[in-house]
Amino acid sequence: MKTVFSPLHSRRDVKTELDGGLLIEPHEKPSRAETILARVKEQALGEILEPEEYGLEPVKRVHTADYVAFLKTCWQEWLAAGKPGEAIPAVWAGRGMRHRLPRDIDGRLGYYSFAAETSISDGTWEAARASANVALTAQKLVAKGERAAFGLCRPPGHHAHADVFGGYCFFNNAAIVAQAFRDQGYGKVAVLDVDFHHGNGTQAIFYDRNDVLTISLHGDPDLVFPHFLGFEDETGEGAGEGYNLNMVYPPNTPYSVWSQGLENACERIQTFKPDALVVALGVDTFEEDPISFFKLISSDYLTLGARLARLGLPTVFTMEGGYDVDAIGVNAVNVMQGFDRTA
Ligand SMILES: NCCCNCCCCCS
Ligand SMILES: [Mg+2]
Ligand SMILES: [Zn+2]
Repeated sequence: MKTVFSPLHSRRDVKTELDGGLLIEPHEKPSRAETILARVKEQALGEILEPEEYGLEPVKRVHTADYVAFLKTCWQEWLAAGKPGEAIPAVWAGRGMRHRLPRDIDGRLGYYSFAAETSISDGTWEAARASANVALTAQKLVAKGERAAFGLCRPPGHHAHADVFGGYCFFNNAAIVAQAFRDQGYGKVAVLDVDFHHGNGTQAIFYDRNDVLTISLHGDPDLVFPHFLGFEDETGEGAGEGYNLNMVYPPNTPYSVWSQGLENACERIQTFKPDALVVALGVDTFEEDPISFFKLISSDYLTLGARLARLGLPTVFTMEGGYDVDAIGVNAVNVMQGFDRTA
């Protein structure tokens, strides 16, 4: 399987993540992508390509122009306001307040985000742009005939809504790929989110549509991020009713239980008969992940990859989460190797 990777991911190198009342070293750190890349090379998974430049048009097919413009200038605005640290949102429109865009940078950060753990600093914009280009280049490979391609995206994307960032995500790479398939004439696309966390952004972006089926397996939002979306009664709305599927699991869920949800997802995908599949691949489902609570083991990712291959669909993988950096390379590349070994 071919891999797309951009060294520009390392421009995303914030030094803070608000967690437990402290500013900690971010979980979503550059070594995550470097470790996966090293494993791709060590395993000779296939050719590694740098991304082509697709510009902002494909990004704006999913994200609003004002949100994109905000991300581009946010760090400069923050500096211009004389702020001493990294840009961290700290105020939001709570219940009874107005979702109106203020002029002040603190207000704008709150308007365009849903969580406070995702600091912004110099280089975040460039890395997010490169990550979208990585995903779009992987999509292009598949559109040109590859059975599958691995978009080694960093920063991740599945928590990003049309005009909201959070959960370490800015541009929703999986949604951008799904929309690119649609814009290239693929009539129906399925997005399967196997990250430990609910793909809230991807769900929201396609929630009223029946041309893109969105499915996510994840930790119970009653207990974990993103907390306010991802419940099983969220099945889509309007034309999209029945085209969103959430499967929620408790702490300590092993692959033997999780994979029943995977089977359910695969059956739903087969019924939908899509022309392409996007897999939002997080491996924070791993038993040792520091911020998650499932109990998958490394060999399960080989099994996962093989199962996805049996769907027989043109498939783009977008890298999402996974925070046990020692294990992320083996676990992510295991999915690709399991896929490749399955006809
Ligand atoms: N104490 C950890 C809180 C983490 N909050 C954000 C999680 C984002 C996961 C992205 S896959
Ligand atoms: Mg998920
Ligand atoms: Zn996650």
